[in-house]
Amino acid sequence: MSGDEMIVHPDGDVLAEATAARLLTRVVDAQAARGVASVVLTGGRTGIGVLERVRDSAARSAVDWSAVNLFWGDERFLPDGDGERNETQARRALLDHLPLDPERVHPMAPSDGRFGTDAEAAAGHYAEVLRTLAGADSDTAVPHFDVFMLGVGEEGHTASLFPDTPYVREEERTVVGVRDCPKPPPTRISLTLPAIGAASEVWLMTTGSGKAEAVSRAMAGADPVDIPAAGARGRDRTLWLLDRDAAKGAAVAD
Ligand SMILES: O=C(O)[C@H](O)[C@@H](O)[C@H](O)[C@H](O)COP(=O)(O)O
Repeated sequence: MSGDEMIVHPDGDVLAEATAARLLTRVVDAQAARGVASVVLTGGRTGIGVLERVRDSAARSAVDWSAVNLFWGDERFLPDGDGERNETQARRALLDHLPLDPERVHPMAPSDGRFGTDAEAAAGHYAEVLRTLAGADSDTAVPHFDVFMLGVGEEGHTASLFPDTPYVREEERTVVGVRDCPKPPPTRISLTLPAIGAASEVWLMTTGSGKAEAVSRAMAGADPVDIPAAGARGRDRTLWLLDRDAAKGAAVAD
């Protein structure tokens, strides 16, 4: 567990650019230390914007992309290639432009794949993928994540964990099928708060005044059942990456 740190950028463009630079540096550092880096991607405008800035950065060639493991923190349970899938958006924004090792890219199943429309089975399979990659000696059921990127919703959701749902209360499973989501599409797959909490660094990234209340409540230590983003904490570091509007009213809790 770690205390929160807040970094406020002037606007969303600067936030995306600076976070892309931060991500590239973190990946280079992880590769220098361990040979590989593992990053968990998020959906949402802010997260995809960061990936676009990585794509456009000259510094992207500092990374050995063949030694980067990529995961998703959540997925919109839609057919393969659907433009609303987080995977599709991430591939278009960045992944299609990189010399990645396909074996190291771990998307969640689509709704027309081997599990059909059974989101719970697809979630169970992703949990198995994570457990296998964690290895037998790991004290967690998920592999080492260097950076876990997350967006934040106006009512405080993060990944596909929405307030006052069984999914945000989940304490055992690392991945859940999520039904009846208030943000479309209604069916999703999401890592849970315990899985997020196994990451070295959690980066909560958001912009705009519509997010300010959720951000300030999360940083003030709200109950994660009410404000799920309040429960997203990294082992070593929890970083709030905000623009000025989203940071209005936020203060780092003691
Ligand atoms: O797939 C998704 O919808 C998400 O992963 C979700 O948690 C998102 O990150 C937030 O809703 C913020 O989205 P914006 O950055 O677009 O506000």
